[in-house]
Amino acid sequence: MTKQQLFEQIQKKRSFLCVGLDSSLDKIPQHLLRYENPILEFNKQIIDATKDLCVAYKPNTAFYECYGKKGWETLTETWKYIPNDIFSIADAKRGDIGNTSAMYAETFFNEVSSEMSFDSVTVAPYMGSDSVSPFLTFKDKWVILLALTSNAGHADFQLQEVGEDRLFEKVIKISQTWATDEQMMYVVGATRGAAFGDVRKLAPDHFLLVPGVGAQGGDLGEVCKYGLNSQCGLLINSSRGIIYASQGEDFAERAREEALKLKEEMEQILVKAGLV
Ligand SMILES: O=C(O)c1cc(=O)[nH]c(=O)n1[C@@H]1O[C@H](COP(=O)(O)O)[C@@H](O)[C@H]1O
Repeated sequence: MTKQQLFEQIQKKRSFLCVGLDSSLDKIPQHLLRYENPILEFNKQIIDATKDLCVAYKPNTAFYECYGKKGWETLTETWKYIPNDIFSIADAKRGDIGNTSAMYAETFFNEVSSEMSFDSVTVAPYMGSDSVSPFLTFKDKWVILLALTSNAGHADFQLQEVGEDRLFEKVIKISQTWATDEQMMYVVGATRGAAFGDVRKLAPDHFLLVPGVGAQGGDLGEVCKYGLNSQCGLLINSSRGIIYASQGEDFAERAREEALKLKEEMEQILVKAGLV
C-alpha cells in the first residue's frame, strides 16, 4: 500500500486506528477453546467486528511464534483474513546482518515463499543500514523503524546523548538517508506525549506507528496535538484495550465498542484538523 492510499483509507473511514492482534490462548474467551484453531477463530471474529472502524491490523508475531508450527499457520491465515484495503503490520522487530535480514524480508513480504505478504514489518535500527536495506527492496512495502518506544526501558539507550542529539533523534536523522517517507515509518510510543513535537521537527511528513494507547495509558489527544500532520501521519495502535475488552461470549461486540470509542475520538480530531 502506498502512502497516498493509506491516507485515502484514513479519510474514507475517518479513522487512523490500528487494532493489535496480540492474541494468546490464556487470554481469549474460554468458549473458543472448542474450535480446532481457537486463536484464528478469535482473530477472525475480532476482524469481522472492527474492520469498518480501523485502517490497520498489527499481529505481534511473538504471540504466534510461541505456538510453533501451529502459530505460524495462525499468523498466515490471519494475514489472509485481513481485507486487502487494510494496512497490515507484521510486528516482528527484526534486523540482522544483511543476508539474514534478507531472509526475514522474504518471510514477511514474499507471498510465493511464505504465503504471507504484509504491507510492513517493524525493524530495530541498532545494526544499521545494511540490516534495514533488505526490507526496502520490496515495492510498496514499508519498514517501521523503532525510534522512541513506549516502555520504561526506552531511557536506557534511546534518550542517551550522542553528540548534539539523543539517540532516537540520530536514528530518525540517519535513517532518512536510507529511505523516504514513502517507505519508512517510525515507532513512537503514545506514552511519550510532548516528545512528538521533537519527532515532528525531524520527520514532519512521516507516518508514525503509535502503540501505547489503552493498556499502557498513552493519551490520544496529546499524541495528536503534537503528532498530526497534513496527511494525518499517525497510526494509533491499541491491542489489549480492544481485543480483551471482554473475555465472555460478547468479546467481539465489546471489542467493537472499544474500537468505536477510539474511532469516534479520531474522527473528531480529523474533522477539527480539516483532514476529512
Ligand atoms: O512496535 C510496537 O508495536 C511497539 C513498540 C513500542 O514502543 N511499544 C509497544 O507496546 N509496541 C507493541 O504494541 C503493542 C501494544 O499493546 P497494548 O499495550 O496491549 O495496546 C504490543 O504488541 C507491543 O509489542
